Amino acid sequence: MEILEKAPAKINLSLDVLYKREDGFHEVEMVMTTVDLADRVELSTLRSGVIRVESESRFVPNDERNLAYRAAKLMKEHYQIKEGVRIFIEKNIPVAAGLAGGSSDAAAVLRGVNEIWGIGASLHELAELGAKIGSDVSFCVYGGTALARGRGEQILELPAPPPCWVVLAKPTIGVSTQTIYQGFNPKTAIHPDTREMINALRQGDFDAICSQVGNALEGVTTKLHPEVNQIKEQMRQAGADAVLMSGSGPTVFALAGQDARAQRIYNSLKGFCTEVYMVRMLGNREMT
Ligand SMILES: C[C@](O)(CO)[C@H](O)COP(=O)(O)OP(=O)(O)OC[C@H]1O[C@@H](n2ccc(N)nc2=O)[C@H](O)[C@@H]1O
Ligand SMILES: Nc1ncnc2c1ncn2[C@@H]1O[C@H](COP(=O)(O)OP(=O)(O)OP(=O)(O)O)[C@@H](O)[C@H]1O
Repeated sequence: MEILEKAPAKINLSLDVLYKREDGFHEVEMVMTTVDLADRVELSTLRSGVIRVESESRFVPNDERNLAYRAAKLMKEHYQIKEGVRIFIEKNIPVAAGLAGGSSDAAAVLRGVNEIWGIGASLHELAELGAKIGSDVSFCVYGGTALARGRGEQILELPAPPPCWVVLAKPTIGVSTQTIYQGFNPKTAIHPDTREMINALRQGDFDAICSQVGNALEGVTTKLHPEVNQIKEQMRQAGADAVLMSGSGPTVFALAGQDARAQRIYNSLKGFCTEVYMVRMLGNREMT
């Protein structure tokens, strides 16, 4: 059996870090949404029982270090499945970018093998298993728009933001999520107001959403990589309604309600960054 799963990137409309926990992870409150920049994950059953990962990208490993491989292995062991799977990943999401590309591939594999191996687990069960792979995987299992709490694995569905353009620009550096969390200081960080962001979403108020975007990790990443602030400034000057770094960075996104503004932001960044994308928000789970 063969199946194709779409694995979309996420952005954090707001990301607050509350404190460092005993287990070394940080307690977070994040409002996340999926955007129409996606990897394509093809899955086909292998009778031999082997898990094989293939990708043409030179930036991702094709062995057990790939989060997609780990997702298949986890499902195989947890549900005691004899069959194997060939996973081909068409990598379109930039790697180590703050867009949860690897997590989304893993989530696509959880959904996909659930189907081709005939397991019949619920999305909730898949999201719980996904948390063992990484903090962003549970959200990626559902997609859409959600509040993520705990270390990121506690998911509460939220209404989709009003449709708008998202222009993404990634500087030519990769960022280690672990390094950024290590540099976090709750006293010096700027904390977004998560409640107000949720209210803005519930009211479907685009202007309020734009005024509430915020990321408590931004200060850590911009100190190491000042180009993140340069991109933000350029996006603002080109007319962005809101600008923010996604996740631990370094990708920056701009929100734009009007087509012409989005196009202007895209054009102004195109000569400056090699990786620039102009996409729509996916909004709710059904669209993901
Ligand atoms: C920055 C975000 O992408 C925002 O959505 C996530 O919080 C990170 O999600 P992720 O990449 O799936 O993270 P994981 O693979 O679980 O963790 C990578 C590393 O980030 C740090 N980490 C991650 C999540 C969290 N709540 N607290 C942490 O301190 C830990 O040092 C961990 O070793
Ligand atoms: N399928 C995959 N796609 C991308 N990266 C992968 C994958 N599997 C493993 N990795 C490894 O994971 C690391 C982080 O990749 P990823 O693109 O998921 O980062 P990210 O966008 O910063 O994630 P997040 O936003 O969840 O922190 C890379 O160093 C990469 O080698």
